[in-house]
Amino acid sequence: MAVARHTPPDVVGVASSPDEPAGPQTFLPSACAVTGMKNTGGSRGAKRRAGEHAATAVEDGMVVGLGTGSTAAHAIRAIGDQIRDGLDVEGVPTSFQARQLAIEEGIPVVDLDEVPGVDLAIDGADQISDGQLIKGGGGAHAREKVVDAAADRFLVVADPSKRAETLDGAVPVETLPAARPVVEHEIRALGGEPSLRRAERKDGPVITDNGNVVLDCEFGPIETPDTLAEQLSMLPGVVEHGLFVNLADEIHIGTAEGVTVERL
Ligand SMILES: O=C(CO)[C@H](O)[C@H](O)COP(=O)(O)O
Repeated sequence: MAVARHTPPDVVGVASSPDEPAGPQTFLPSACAVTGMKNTGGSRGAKRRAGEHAATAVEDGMVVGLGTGSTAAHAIRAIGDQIRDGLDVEGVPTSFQARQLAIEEGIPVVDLDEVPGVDLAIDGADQISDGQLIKGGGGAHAREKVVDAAADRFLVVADPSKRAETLDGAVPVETLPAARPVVEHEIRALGGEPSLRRAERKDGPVITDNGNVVLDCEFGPIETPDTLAEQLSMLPGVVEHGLFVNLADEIHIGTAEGVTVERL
């Protein structure tokens, strides 16, 4: 996946309430103490801060979408801590990995057909520009999109390296294995260059939790993600792509100073 061009987050002050009006706000380390967040350094610290801060939005009785990836894992662990402190929630995992972690953390896991809806989803991203996302670094974007889109409120958690001026990373496209040649052809016709995602510790492709393959598709700078998202969605054989357009409600970016929250 291409490296994101970094955009410094806007830092406009210290937010005191999750009900603050739209606009970027920064939760400084003093807020970490209030929320019990661990104040560790580096990218891992930034991811941890973002995940743990987003988890403070979870309330008793909620159904929570549990995202995939290292940043979302911090949120899942923080929800586990809250459950051990008496919180009563149910979690809808977005992947095998998220489900395993949720079980380890004692979070009751449920499927979408067992709950009336999803109150809140917390999930990571591979690239973020103007509230639009590329996801699917873990190949879980099909289920992630279903759960994140179903949520009343979708919180994205990330470290600053995920911010970009313009989305320009490879777009993961989950594809029916039998449809791969025609999907590759159609993606080239759209101006993309597909590359079959290969497994690291097995010969052959990555197989998703849904039994499909992933094509990582380079399009260069994506000036109109909504258009490309629509075009990809229309291709027969495409199960789901990693462009998440107009789905995020809040972006929580962990930084060295605290957590910047942008409400969209
Ligand atoms: O979309 C995803 C998985 O399909 C992840 O959320 C994304 O890859 C971010 O991962 P990380 O938080 O480990 O950087």
